[in-house]
Amino acid sequence: MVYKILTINPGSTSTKIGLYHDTVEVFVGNIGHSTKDIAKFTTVIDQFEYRFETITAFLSSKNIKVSDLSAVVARGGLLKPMVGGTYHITASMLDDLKHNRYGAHACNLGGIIADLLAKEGGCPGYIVDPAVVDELAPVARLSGRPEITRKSIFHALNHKAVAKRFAKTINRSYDSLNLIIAHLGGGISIACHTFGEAVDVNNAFDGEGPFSPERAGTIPAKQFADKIISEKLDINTIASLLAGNGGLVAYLGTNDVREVERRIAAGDKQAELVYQAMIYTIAKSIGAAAIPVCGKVDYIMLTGGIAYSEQLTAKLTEYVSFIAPVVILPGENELQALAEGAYRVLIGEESAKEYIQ
Ligand SMILES: Nc1ncnc2c1ncn2[C@@H]1O[C@H](COP(=O)(O)OP(=O)(O)O)[C@@H](O)[C@H]1O
Ligand SMILES: CCCC(=O)OP(=O)(O)O
Repeated sequence: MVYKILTINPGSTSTKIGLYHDTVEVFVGNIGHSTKDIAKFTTVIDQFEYRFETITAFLSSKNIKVSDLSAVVARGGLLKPMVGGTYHITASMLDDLKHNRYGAHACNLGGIIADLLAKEGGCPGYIVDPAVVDELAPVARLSGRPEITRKSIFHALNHKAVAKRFAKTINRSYDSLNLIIAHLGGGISIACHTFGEAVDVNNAFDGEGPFSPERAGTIPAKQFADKIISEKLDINTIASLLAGNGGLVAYLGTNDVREVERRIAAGDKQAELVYQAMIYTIAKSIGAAAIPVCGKVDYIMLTGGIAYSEQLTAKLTEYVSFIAPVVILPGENELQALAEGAYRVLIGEESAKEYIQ
């Protein structure tokens, strides 16, 4: 019997969809969402219909019937911190996702949409290695304010997937390597992995780390507090300044690195300065990620959509190759990793975990 697994990955700037037979890719689709498209919605939950229609249109175009599916699996959302693995989509998980209880990011829609399609198709729905996988070392949790504990919010699914894929190619195991992994997408997360755990990572969602196509990253806290007070900003506006309308979107009005490169090629000096500044902040975060292992880094891995840019990876390599060799694995392995996570459960190799609210 062949298992037909539908995989769904809603990112901040894209929706990726795939159909797998067991773990073999049959179709994948990557639908980009421009800043203009996303700006029509006040909240992530408001994007539900738009993203749902994107997915169902893809299914129709490929003649895929949900009734034929064996499982639907999504990149899971912002939930309570948890260990990695494949999780059943449950009522309590959906409740947390729908109410954005742990934050509002497009990947919250992943669990919600997977659940709907799974119910329609009469098959199980899962999420795998959600963005809240938490392996932080105790020292990495302190922020400098006792009432504010640092959180692990990152592209856990892709970090783990590319690390394992790369380790295999050099006949090593992921948990025997010290790696700095930089996922460079709409959001950017840079983690130090040692003994198979991401012991420190910038919170890619709540305002830590480099700036990215649509995130502000770390900004001067007091100046931001002054702005909030003087402009009497509400919480949705504050959140969108940090994620959604930060970074390249704030400076240049686009979340598309290819567009920024086109502007630079046409002589736009502001675009060039902002792009170089983003690369510089990424390089500084990579440098910081060498600290947990006292600089004993085996490889630095660059992944995510922006790692397709030769301009960016060349400049980053110039900045950080003094730390360790740089390996470039552009794009992401997330749809494949989702299919594999569901497949392990379907064949009984692993049990799906239950989400504890
Ligand atoms: N060939 C490319 N060169 C440069 N940037 C690219 C390329 N392909 C995609 N990107 C950029 O990658 C970013 C999206 O990365 P991705 O990992 O797909 O994001 P997300 O999953 O967060 O939506 C966008 O800024 C896009 O412009
Ligand atoms: C919420 C952390 C994961 C993340 O930032 O994903 P995108 O880069 O797809 O927005």
